[in-house]
Amino acid sequence: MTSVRVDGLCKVFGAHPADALRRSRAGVEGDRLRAEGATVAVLDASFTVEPGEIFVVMGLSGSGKSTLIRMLNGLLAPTEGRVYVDEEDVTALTGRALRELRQRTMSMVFQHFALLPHRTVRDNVEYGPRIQGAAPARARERADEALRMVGLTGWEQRFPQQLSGGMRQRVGLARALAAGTDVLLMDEAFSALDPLIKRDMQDQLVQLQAELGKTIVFITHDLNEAMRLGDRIAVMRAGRIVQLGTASEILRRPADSYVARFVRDVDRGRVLTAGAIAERSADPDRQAADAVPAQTPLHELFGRVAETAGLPVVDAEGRVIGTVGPSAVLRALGDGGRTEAGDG
Ligand SMILES: Nc1ncnc2c1ncn2[C@@H]1O[C@H](COP(=O)(O)OP(=O)(O)OP(=O)(O)O)[C@@H](O)[C@H]1O
Repeated sequence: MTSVRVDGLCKVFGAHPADALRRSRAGVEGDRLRAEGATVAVLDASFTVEPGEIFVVMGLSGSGKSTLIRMLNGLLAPTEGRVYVDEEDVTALTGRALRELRQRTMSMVFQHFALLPHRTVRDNVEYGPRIQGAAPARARERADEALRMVGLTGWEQRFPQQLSGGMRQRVGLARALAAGTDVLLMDEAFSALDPLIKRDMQDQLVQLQAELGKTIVFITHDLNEAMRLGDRIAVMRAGRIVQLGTASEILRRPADSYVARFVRDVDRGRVLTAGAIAERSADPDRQAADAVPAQTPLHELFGRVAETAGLPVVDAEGRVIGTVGPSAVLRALGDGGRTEAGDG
């Protein structure tokens, strides 16, 4: 199980990067720096992606997401700051050591699949194990197992152009899984897909993750996707991480009016859970015959809470952690727009 730690990461494109960083920190606007020839794409990013976590980086186009993820596996060198994979300093690696990191530790899944068009599905997926030095029979076994996991058994001999977009992205995912790396970097991996297919892929990723427990960094500009997938979400704006928290924390306490505007259209009943809004129970020993699990989304409770003064909410071990009644549900559904900074 692998963690990814980012410490004070910065990237400036263009002229006089150190000077641009200093001025950016002093509050000089990005537009002005850009006019002078420097783009501060990522500024002072620090966070740790825990082993087995889906960590989502969310932000509008140009906010710095791709630049950030490309620094994680050394595709881009930071202007300042460090990236550690477990204890290894990725920013100090070069050449062969960096290639090995990408082959053995971190795979990337791209928005436009990046499949080899003249190779079969199986050949595309075998590629990772082969360059890691696996024997042909073993590489094929790993490829076929990965294709099974993503539901593509029977499609091994097809070519990418014979598949739909959703299926191509499954091949992209299978390729990353066959490589057997602990860390997956997913850059807008589902953004090119139709909404229903996208939804299927999200569900599949969550299911696979429950089985495999990878460490996943997932980039998206879609807040609903971020909230569906992310154990935690980093919201980026103009190169900075403006908020880092769980979906529920971001929904209930947006850090500023920018984040509050983003969360306004989120379906709170599907994101917030019973556990997130449970009020501490006066009677924690109460028998929980009619209890609801903490992970239950609020929209599944509407009918039930209407009939009660309060339902007990239980954690994964069955312990009562609080109660949820009609007033708590209504408050949670209605408190959009309130911000941590009080500026919304
Ligand atoms: N190679 C480069 N040279 C100069 N500027 C760049 C380069 N790559 C990115 N930028 C700039 O850095 C900023 C952040 O870009 P980045 O691609 O990381 O954002 P993003 O959030 O991933 O956006 P998108 O979703 O559109 O890819 C943008 O202003 C972009 O124009």
